[in-house]
Amino acid sequence: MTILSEKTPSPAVMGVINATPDSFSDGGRFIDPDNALSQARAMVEAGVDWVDVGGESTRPGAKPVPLQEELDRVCPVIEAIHRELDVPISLDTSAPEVMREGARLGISMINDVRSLEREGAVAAARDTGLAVCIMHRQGEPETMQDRPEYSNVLEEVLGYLDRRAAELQAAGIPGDRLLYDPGFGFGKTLEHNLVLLENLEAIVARGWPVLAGMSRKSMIGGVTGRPVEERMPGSVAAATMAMMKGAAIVRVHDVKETVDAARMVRAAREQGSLRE
Ligand SMILES: Nc1nc2ncc(COP(=O)(O)OP(=O)(O)O)nc2c(=O)[nH]1
Repeated sequence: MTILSEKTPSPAVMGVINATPDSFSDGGRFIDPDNALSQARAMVEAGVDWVDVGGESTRPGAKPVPLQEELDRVCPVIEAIHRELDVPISLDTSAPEVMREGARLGISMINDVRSLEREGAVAAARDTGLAVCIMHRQGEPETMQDRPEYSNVLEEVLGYLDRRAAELQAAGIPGDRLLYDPGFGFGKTLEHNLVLLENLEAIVARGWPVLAGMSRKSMIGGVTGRPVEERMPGSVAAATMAMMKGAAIVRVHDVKETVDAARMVRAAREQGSLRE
């Protein structure tokens, strides 16, 4: 995976910059580009490897954002970060026009929770030449948590990702630009999320770099009983589990703490490899 090998270590830490008024854990804090830049700068100083900029909340119950509003939210933030900081930017969007504009502004990855399923998104992603993270979800944010059901959640998530990867390669997106994401919290119960976390090695074994985003989500609250503002320890623990199970990137809000966890995982892995 060129973009990951060239620009970032593995496992890498991706800091979340939600340029939205309504994201579930930090909505409104970074919709102002100056605040978003300050947050990105603090993340870089804390050792982050990526920043993920998004202009549309995809939390359960979220409504889609009009195109121009999404552009107005993310473009100034991408421009500022690209101008002021030396950190690869991924763009969290499903809109082809936003993908194209983000590529023009200097992003390094498209992070699409809808796996390029919107009209024009495959062509846009292909034309940008960028890495693309595809993600499993069941339903749309507005209703995905109403009653998620699977006969076998791991097999169904793997089946979707494998099918989508094959479709995208057939559409001209080279396989070495793809990343897999099981989509924690996207149409999953707590039990479904825990099965996917415990069996993350099976997703890593498919051969694509795996991105895992569990930070502050309801699965953390469901296990720990903590409210969203107290979920940092549980989030770092979940990210550490994912990294130890082979995740290439963990997508988090609490960067400093997760960077320390990533450094521990990398150090032990490097030392351990010396022993053999
Ligand atoms: N690849 C990927 N992208 C994602 N984007 C948003 C969220 C939702 O979390 P957050 O951005 O913190 O909240 P909101 O969607 O409310 O902005 N989760 C993922 C994820 O798990 N994987």
